[in-house]
Amino acid sequence: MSTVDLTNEDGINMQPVDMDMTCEISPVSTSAQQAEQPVCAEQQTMKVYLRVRPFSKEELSDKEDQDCVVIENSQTVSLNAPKGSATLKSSEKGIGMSIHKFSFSQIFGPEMQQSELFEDTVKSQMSDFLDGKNALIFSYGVTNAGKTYTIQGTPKQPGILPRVLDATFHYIGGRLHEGMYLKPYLRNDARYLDPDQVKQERSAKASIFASVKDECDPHRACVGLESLSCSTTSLSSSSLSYDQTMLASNPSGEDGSQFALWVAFFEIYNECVYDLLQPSLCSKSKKRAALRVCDDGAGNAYVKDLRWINIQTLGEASKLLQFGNKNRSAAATKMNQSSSRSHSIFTMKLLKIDGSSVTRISEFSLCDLAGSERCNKTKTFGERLKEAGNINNSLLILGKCITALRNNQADGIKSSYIPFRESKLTKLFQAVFCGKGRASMIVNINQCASTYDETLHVMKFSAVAKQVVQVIADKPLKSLAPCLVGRDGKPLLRNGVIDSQALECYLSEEELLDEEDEANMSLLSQNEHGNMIDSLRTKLLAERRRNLVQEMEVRKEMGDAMLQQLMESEELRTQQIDQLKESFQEKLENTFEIYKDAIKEHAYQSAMNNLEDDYVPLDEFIAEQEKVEALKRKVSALESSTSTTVGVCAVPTVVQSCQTRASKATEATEATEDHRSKWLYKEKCALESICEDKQQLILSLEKRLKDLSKTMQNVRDGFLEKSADLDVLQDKADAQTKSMEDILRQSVEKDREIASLKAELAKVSQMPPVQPKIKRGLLANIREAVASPRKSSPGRTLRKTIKTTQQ
Ligand SMILES: Nc1ncnc2c1ncn2[C@@H]1O[C@H](COP(=O)(O)OP(=O)(O)OP(=O)(O)O)[C@@H](O)[C@H]1O
Repeated sequence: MSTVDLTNEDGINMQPVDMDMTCEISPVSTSAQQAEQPVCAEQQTMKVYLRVRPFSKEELSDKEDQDCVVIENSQTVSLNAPKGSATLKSSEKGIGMSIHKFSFSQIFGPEMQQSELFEDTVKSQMSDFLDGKNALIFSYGVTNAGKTYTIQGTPKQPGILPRVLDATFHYIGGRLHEGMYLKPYLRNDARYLDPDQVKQERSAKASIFASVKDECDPHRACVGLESLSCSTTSLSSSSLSYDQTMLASNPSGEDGSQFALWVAFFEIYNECVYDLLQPSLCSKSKKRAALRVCDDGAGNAYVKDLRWINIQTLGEASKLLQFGNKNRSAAATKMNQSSSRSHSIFTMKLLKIDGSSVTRISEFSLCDLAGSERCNKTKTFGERLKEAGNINNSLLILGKCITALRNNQADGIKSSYIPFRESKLTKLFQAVFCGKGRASMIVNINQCASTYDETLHVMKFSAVAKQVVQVIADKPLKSLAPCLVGRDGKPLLRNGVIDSQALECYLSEEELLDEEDEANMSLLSQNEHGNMIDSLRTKLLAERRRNLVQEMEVRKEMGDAMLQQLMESEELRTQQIDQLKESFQEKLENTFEIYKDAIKEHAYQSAMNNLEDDYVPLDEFIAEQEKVEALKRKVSALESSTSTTVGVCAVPTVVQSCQTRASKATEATEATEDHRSKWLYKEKCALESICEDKQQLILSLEKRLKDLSKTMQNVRDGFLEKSADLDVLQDKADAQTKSMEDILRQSVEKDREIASLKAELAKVSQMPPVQPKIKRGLLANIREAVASPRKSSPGRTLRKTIKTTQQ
């Protein structure tokens, strides 16, 4: 069994990101960099939880492999590739492994209850939210893995969302701010509503509630709040159990502040944002309007014109959720899609109110992501392809952002571009990822063998997410909001609107009226002067105040517009760079292809040249063979002569007496013989190597001969086949000739018959004329025809026949 090292595991299809535009998140790998963090900043890796859905009845009765997912302990799970999965096939080819191990912050098995999941996952984020910080939870996984079940739950098993709402109302207790005049504004601000606007808010809310049925719909399964809306229309009768200790940090009524809860519910489908709390959505004819994602001027993205509804009870929250879900499925049906193809986001904003001003805003978003399955090219086309592309794109961008965040933190020096702005989803949650809140992910998987490959992909994605370190600034979000400051450095904007008190101080009379204004007053009488001066002073003050307010507004607008422009140009630059990258990539690929072709061509040419070099014509080969034979003969002759010579030397000299006298001569002879034998040996070796070469040549030529004879055989077979065909054709021709001869013979016979007929006719014509008979017979007709050939057609026919035959 092999174990996956998560630090190297990077199965996600992510491209490298290399632009020099960094997000505010700080690297955490060096102590020096850590020292640069704000003193109260908190660091921790992103929490990634795994939830394994139980098998459904149908899945249990299936004969599929049911051991793909093995939970080893509360933090480790292993995935075993089942038969037929692409992963197993690849591992059998030696690519990748068939068993993968992953670790998570915590793993929740199939038997785990919703309440336990809430306690162990959301608790810390819940207290963050109640404490004025932002929180984001997103559920990620393939379709049918249990994402919606985890977020919303069922009437009997409420999910995280109803539990968060319930806990929030429990925390607020009796401190609910009932006036609706303080409303969330932009991303992090709030604004005052005038009485008319409050009225509008109330009627909008009432119209939504009027369209939601009061009774619970038993057929709708996935809204955990529905049971609460029936049973808990007041806060005191909450049926959800949760750990009360999370609320202990702010005991009820401690500082006299109140709370208002506003919620929004929207979805992102095909890279368009749609409000799920818009009543118009329910009508079939109207096309729903897409909302824009804008920047609030401080780099925080928000959905422009998104409907925020103030809720005062859990029952109201339930109705909104029901309304939004209905809208979502109605829109999905209308567009012939499945709601699981869109990302749905439920956001709560908790406003802490002291007196009549908002002192703190915190946000809790629960994001039910679209099914993460990659598009199957064989089945996906047209609108579905675009849809799959957009889902994949936003999830891919989410993956890219997470990887870039991880890489930046791991690298510590090089900060790479984090493409938050490339999708609506990441653009909206950029602030949370960059430290203005805490994000966590619940990965949902099922244990089905049929979706194993996709599940593995999901696990790899989460392995990367788990390594992201979040640096969370321990400051309320308000401090990060844009602000105009006065000369004393105090902000002039409060919750997005100009603060009248600060403005009073800023526009002091002394500052506004200078000496020039005083100078002209000496020309008038004292009383008149006094009155005029007072009225003028009041007018002037009012005018200058108005002007300054206007100036500040213009400055703010200009600042926002410039920032917007800067961001747009940055986006454009990113797009251009991407395009350039793509075109360079394409060029590079083309050049590579050209080189590949050239190398192939060269290899082919070299092979052909070698073939030509090695080619030996047959007559040359035979001549070479003869030469080899001759050389062999020569070698054997030389060998025999050498042995004779050596033999002669070995024989003792018969005449011993001549030994002394001949010793010198013998020595000389021996030296000569030695030299000769050496020469002969060398020659022999050379000849042997030549022989060997020739032998090789012979072998190759024999092989070639064999090939040739095979080809000859083939040619002969072909020839035989052809000659057989020829024989058949010959037979046919013979038959035709024979038939022609028969025709000729017949025509000769006919000629002869005609000649004899002619002779007979001649005889007949010389005979005396016969008296014509009343009744004319055949003979009379013939005679007439012979006598006047022009009139008689048989005669003409006869001549014609003769002519044709002769031809
Ligand atoms: N932990 C669980 N315990 C019991 N039933 C579950 C669990 N998780 C999911 N289910 C059931 O499995 C089915 C599919 O779940 P759900 O609709 O939540 O999947 P999903 O991932 O949201 O799918 P989609 O992406 O299509 O919306 C539902 O019937 C749900 O009730």
